[in-house]
This record gives sequence, C-alpha cells and structure tokens, in this order.
Amino acid sequence: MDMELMNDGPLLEIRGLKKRFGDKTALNGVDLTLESGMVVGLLGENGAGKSTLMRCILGLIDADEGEICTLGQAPSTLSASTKARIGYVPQQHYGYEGFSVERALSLHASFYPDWDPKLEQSWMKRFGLDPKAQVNRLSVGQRQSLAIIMAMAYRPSLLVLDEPVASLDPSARRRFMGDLFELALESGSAVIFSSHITSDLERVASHVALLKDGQLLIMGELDAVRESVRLLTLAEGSQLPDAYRVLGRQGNRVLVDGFRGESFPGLLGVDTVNLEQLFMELHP
Ligand SMILES: Nc1ncnc2c1ncn2[C@@H]1O[C@H](COP(=O)(O)OP(=O)(O)OP(=O)(O)O)[C@@H](O)[C@H]1O
Repeated sequence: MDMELMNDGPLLEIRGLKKRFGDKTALNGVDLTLESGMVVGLLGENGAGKSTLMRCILGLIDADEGEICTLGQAPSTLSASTKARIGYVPQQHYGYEGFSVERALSLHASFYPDWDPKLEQSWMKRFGLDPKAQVNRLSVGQRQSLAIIMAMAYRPSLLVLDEPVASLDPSARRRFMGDLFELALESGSAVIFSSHITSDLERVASHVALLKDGQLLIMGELDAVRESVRLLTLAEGSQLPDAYRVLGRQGNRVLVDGFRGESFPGLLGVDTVNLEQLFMELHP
C-alpha cells in the first residue's frame, strides 16, 4: 500500500481496491481518482459497498488489495496534519453527548488550525441550529447538520460524506447541497458523497459513480454519462455495435454506455435515462 507522496497529484487515487468481509466481497477492484473541484455523487443499492469504500479511503478499515493514496499518503499512515485536511460525515454521528452545540463546536474547532468561525456561524444560521441546545437532545436531522458543520468549517481539501442529507428536510437538503458544490469549487477541495436521492445528486454533482457488484460500473462526468448512456430497444437477434458497453439487459431492452447517436440494423428505439431510471434499470 506504500505510495510516494504526491502533493501535486490528485487528492485521492485508488487502484484495484478489494475488500472482503468473510466470504462477502464488498469491493472488487475499484479504481477512482478525485481531483480538486470534483463533487462525486456515489450511488449504489443498500450493501453495495459505499460506506466500505469511504472507510477504506479514511483508513478506518484496511483494504485487502490495491492502492489508496489519500492526500498523498497511505490511509493507514495518515499524519495528524493530513487528517486535519479531511472532513468526514459518517452515517451515524455520536460524540459530544454531554455538551451544548456551541461548546461541542468550540472543542471540535480546537483540533483544526484552519477552522473558520464565520463559516461555522453562517452554516449554523443556514441549518437553524440553536447554539445553546444540548447535543444529546438534538433531532437526528439536527445532529446530522452539526456533523456537517464539524466536517466542513475548516474547508477540508477532501470531504467524505456518507449519506449526509438522509435525515435533512427538503429545504435544509437543498441549502446544503447547493452550498456544498460552491464551497468545493471555492476551496479547490474534492468531495465524495453517497446518497440515495438521485435528484440531489443530479443537481450538485460534477461526477457520478455507481457501485455495483463491488465495482464502479459507471464513473464519469454527469453530463458525459447523460450523453452516453441510453436504453435501447432492439429487434430480436440484432447485434449491438462493439463500441457499446452493456450495463444491463432486460428482454429486448439493453442499457448501454458509449452511445454516439448512430443507428444500426435492428435498433427499434432509443431512450434517454435520468439517474433514477438508470439506477432502476440496473437494479430490477
Ligand atoms: N464490519 C463488517 N463486517 C462484516 N460485513 C460488513 C462489514 N461492513 C460492511 N459489511 C458488508 O459489506 C457490504 C457493503 O456494506 P456497506 O456498508 O459498505 O454498504 P453501503 O453501500 O454503504 O450500504 P447502505 O446504502 O445500506 O448504507 C454489505 O454486504 C455489508 O453487510
């Protein structure tokens, strides 16, 4: 897992990542590169391996095979200063139970030299969090909001968010998702977030990654994916051109990547798909 320090390289580079739990293969050869300014929306059905991928990136669990370079370092040996450049919102947030929100934030801030109190305040307002509230009395959504502030107020170079908006109401979600993209662009960070809400992903992600069977079946710029993925209806016995990559097949309907607008014998219909339809076609 040793890789050279790559300060000018990608913020995250993953090659051939494999992770098993007993006889269950969670990740089976994942390649992924995150550059500054990228906001990658990670899709995958329950149990697809999204959290596992994130936990490997952060060094919370070890990969079985492959290489990961997180901000230039192997995840198992991240230095304290590198950790201070990573923001992470896990699916469940615990900690700071006996504190008020403001006390929890000031304690948390003390670990991060780049903590920005103005950013903290503006996000507190956006989420409508009461600084005097006790952390252990926060609702699930409020607790998620607090975790987001704790992960973002120091403008991390790499932001890893595991279903960050799952418990937020639609208006809080909208505010957060819009601002997330802006912040990433402004600060030159890279963001990877998982979500089951494909409309959110379509609104803010620059890239989409879809995990299936332990691999990234799709990884690319959102617009490029929109352009090149089509649901084709084929006449019986017709042959697909070699340039197409088959993503899924149900009867005479074939989901392909690599569509360029060309026609071919036996092609009866061509439909565009949004991310939700794409997901449904891949998980019938
Ligand atoms: N610590 C563990 N021990 C055993 N199996 C695990 C462990 N962590 C994850 N798994 C298994 O690995 C697979 C991937 O789990 P993971 O939590 O990464 O999925 P996910 O895509 O994040 O799912 P969800 O959308 O439900 O959060 C699942 O089959 C899960 O049961």
